[in-house]
Amino acid sequence: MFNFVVTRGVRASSSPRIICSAFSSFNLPRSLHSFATVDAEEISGYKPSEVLNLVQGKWVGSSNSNTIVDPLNGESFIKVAEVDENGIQPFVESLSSCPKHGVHNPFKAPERYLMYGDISTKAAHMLSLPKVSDFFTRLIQRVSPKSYQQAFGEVYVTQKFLENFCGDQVRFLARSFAVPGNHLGQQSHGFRWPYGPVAIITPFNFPLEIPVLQLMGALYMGNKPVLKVDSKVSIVMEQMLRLLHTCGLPVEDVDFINSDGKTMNKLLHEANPRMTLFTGSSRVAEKLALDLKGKIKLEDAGFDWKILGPDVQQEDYIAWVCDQDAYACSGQKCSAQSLLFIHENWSHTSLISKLKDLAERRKLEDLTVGPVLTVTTDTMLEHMNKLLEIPGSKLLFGGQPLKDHSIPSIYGAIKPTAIYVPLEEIVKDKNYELVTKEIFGPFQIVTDYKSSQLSIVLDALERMHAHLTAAVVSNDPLFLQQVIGNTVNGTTYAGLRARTTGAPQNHWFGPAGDPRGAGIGTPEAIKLVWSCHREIIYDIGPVPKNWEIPPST
Ligand SMILES: N[C@@H](CCC=O)C(=O)O
Repeated sequence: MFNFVVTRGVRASSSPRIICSAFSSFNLPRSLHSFATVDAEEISGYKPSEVLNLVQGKWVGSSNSNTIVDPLNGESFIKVAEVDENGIQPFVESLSSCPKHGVHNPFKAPERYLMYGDISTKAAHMLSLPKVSDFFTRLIQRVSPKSYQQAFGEVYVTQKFLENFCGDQVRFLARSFAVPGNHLGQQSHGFRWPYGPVAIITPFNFPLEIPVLQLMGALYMGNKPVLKVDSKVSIVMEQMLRLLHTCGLPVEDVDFINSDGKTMNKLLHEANPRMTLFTGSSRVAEKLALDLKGKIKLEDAGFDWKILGPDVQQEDYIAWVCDQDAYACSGQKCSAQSLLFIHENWSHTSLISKLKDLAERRKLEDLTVGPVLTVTTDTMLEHMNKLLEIPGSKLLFGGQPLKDHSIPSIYGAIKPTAIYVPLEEIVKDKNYELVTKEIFGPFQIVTDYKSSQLSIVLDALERMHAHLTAAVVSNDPLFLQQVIGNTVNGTTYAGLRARTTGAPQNHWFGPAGDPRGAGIGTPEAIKLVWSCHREIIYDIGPVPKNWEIPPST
């Protein structure tokens, strides 16, 4: 597929490796044509690939490596050079070299805001080239199996995000304001200030979208980040960093580490980043919040819900959105629909059988259903069996392991599954925790409610501990008003076409109701997560004529 040539690559490339070069056709500097050191199609047990670390501007290996198995057949196909506790010193030094006032700020090296506008322009353009976008789409599919369209969605969102921060848009992120003071010469100015050294920890499910959007936000605002992506998928970001280097990203601006959690914890402890952004499970998020004494922002998982309101319409469309929300990417989106409340008016429709038909269309061959990377088949089936012990509950569809596959047993593989649990049972103390336990796979709970039970539904939502996405599917304004006014989820879709997943770069995406909540994507998210407020109060005089020292106060 690609035309391979051996070139020197970017300055940061320390080992001679095959560089993939086929991204010509645009009138860009020569260096923009070559960045990739792997061929997404060819990585295999026979031809394993290697992932390096980047520190102080150099790509480095490690004596320690973590072997990643192909989620579709169990072959050892990627070797990730993982830094161990003895190897963190260069990362500690690199991060510690950045002062608290950052690499740039409105009073220091402002030309870097423009540089990042240029880098974004070039990187967006690179991602728009069909060969480059196909390369990343396929690479994502290899490590985090999902359909081509779902993987391409990540690349597309990333490209559009970069387009949003071309030209002067990075400096506009650091826009300040001024307020007149009390006397001549006094004015207060509010500035967006970087944190300086920062850390970014991102999960396996969006190998490109989450790390790029957070990383660029951190850089735009003048921070120096160390980035750690789940080793299972870090090959994607390793290649993306190489692309960014060819687009002008200074090699010293970002460190990239592969390690286990314990080593990362030690690095955070010793390098003491001023802020850490964590995207991932609530369990790890809570531990990190303690370890880092609260200097953290979180985009943790959620048990995301959808309510179908009393106005029944567009059954096919709504069934399709439900199927996408619950089962695309095999349910491994932090925004995936985990609990569906259906108003009794829908009981006369064939919504459930339509949901079943759509779920049963999904197949492993095109990855519309596939391996579950953090929950085994047995765990999911055990959970299902416990739910089925609740009186009145029943299996609507799914509930069986996938057949005829070679997905290794460390990963899960089940058919898209839905379990009905009666509302009155969900809210019982003895069941609530079990029913709202998040299963990061193709698994959802379905229930129904009467108009008179809406307050019970709202109570159930109030009791949840994470509030990421939600959907209120109704065009009844009074119903929307009541549900929105009594809930808190940070990204809530409202109306006939409401969904829980698929947030593009133009939506704020993040949890609400938690002061540690982070956002991703929009200018507001970048400013909130990656900068703090600094006020400079100019008070230059003149001191009034005839001023005298007043009595002490
Ligand atoms: N855009 C993705 C979420 C990315 C996560 O931060 C979604 O909406 O599922």
